[in-house]
Amino acid sequence: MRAKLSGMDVHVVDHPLAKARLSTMRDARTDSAAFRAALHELTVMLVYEATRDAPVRTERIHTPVARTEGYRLASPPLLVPVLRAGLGMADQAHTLIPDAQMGFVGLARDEETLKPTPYLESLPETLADRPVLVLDPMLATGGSMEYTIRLLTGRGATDITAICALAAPEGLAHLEGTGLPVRVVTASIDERLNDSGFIVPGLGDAGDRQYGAV
Ligand SMILES: O=P(O)(O)OC[C@H]1O[C@H](OP(=O)(O)OP(=O)(O)O)[C@H](O)[C@@H]1O
Ligand SMILES: O=c1cc[nH]c(=O)[nH]1
Ligand SMILES: [Mg+2]
Repeated sequence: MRAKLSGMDVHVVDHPLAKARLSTMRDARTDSAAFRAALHELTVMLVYEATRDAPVRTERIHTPVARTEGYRLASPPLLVPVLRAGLGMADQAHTLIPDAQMGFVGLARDEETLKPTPYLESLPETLADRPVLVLDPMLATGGSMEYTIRLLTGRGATDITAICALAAPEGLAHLEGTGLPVRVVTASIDERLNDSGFIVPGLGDAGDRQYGAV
């Protein structure tokens, strides 16, 4: 399902298999190992959909039987997991796109102010003409995603896709209001944020559920 929030494309992957993985992640009884496995599998589906319209280049290849046309991504994207929680999406995205390069951003949201505190930035110097896939399971207030996208646009990126397991309407509206060049691919737009800035119904803290509370 595609939605257009005035200037921003939002693609909700509401496939039954995606919903099943997301339900496993939402369930409070799911342990860490099963949560990570469900996020891995959901990531494959989200990246698959996010790259559906990616430009391809053709090349002549030989099968054991005949010559035919082969296809490769014309421009493999830069993958950018947002630590910690986005790390749980990095390997699966890389498996789907083995020739992608990977950059890293580390952010921790201040639980009082809900603003992101950066602690890591490892990105190529210039990103002009390179598609970028940002990997973060949670888009809540949108502050962490806005911070990440500003890092990327500061290096020249103009083709940016945010891949999130869940998005809150408030975070999508915030991102849309920034006017930044981003589209969002997610498995669900949830109901709202609660007073603590958590997505409702959500799944809790995606970093803690994968790696333990800090
Ligand atoms: O949209 P926002 O309100 O900015 O919230 C979303 C951010 O919160 C989570 O990270 P968190 O800060 O909990 O760090 P963690 O991944 O280390 O747990 C999540 O992975 C996002 O990066
Ligand atoms: O619900 C939320 C909101 C922000 N970050 C999370 O991990 N979960
Ligand atoms: Mg967290």
